Amino acid sequence: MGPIERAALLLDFDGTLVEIAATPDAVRVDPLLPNLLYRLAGELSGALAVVSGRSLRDLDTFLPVPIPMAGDHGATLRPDPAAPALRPDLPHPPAAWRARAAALVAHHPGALIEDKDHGFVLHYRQAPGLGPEAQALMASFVAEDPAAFDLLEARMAWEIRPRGASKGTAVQALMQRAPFAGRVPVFIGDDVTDEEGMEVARRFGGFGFKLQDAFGSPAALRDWLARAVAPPGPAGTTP
Ligand SMILES: O=P(O)(O)OC[C@H]1O[C@H](O[C@H]2O[C@H](CO)[C@@H](O)[C@H](O)[C@H]2O)[C@H](O)[C@@H](O)[C@@H]1O
Repeated sequence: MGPIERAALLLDFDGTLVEIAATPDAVRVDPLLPNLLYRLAGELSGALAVVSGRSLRDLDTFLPVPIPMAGDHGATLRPDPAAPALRPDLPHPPAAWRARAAALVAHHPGALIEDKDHGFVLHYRQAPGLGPEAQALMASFVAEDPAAFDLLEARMAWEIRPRGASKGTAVQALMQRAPFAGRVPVFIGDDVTDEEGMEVARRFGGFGFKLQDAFGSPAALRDWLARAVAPPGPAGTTP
């Protein structure tokens, strides 16, 4: 049995499979990526998942491919692409928090709020001076209910996430099910939100790789993934 038959691949999305863009909606997905992931999943007997902070709604739009996915930093999990997502009962942040964040954003052109099923993100990539104020406001929300919510730092963004779910819990849940169980998990991600996923992969005897250190760029990772799969069939065919 070769290494690929023993591995389970757990891939982050933003900054890992796709390059970081100015706004969440502006990411450009390499047109070959969905089919590449599909073929790679075949090589791994299905043991390939995207584990992302994005909602499954976003992931389905960007990656229309039937593979296991975890969204919302583990708060939604769809290990079987043909079945409905598993949504653990997690708290929702008070509407007042979102309203106060929206009020701040309204005074800073370029800043924006991204809504998630169980939280929201304050993005300041287009308004970089807002970083410290955004952090302070989002931290003040979590300080009101630290038992229920976490503050996550993403790239030029601060996110409120319900406690009880993380990329780590998503990896743990995946690794306990076929076809992932018994394989060596390899988690690849680019930012702090991926570290919990990497840590659990290591606990299962696997590896966590920081994209920047191990591959350099999303394009280099995509090239590596492409080399790991068998040559594609005739142009235009979809396995
Ligand atoms: O877990 P990931 O798949 O890496 O998602 C983490 C967050 O990524 C997205 O935000 C980041 O990417 C945007 C598009 O490149 C960029 O504009 C932003 O500055 C980054 O923070 C996404 O919008 C978030 O929901 C994810 O949690």
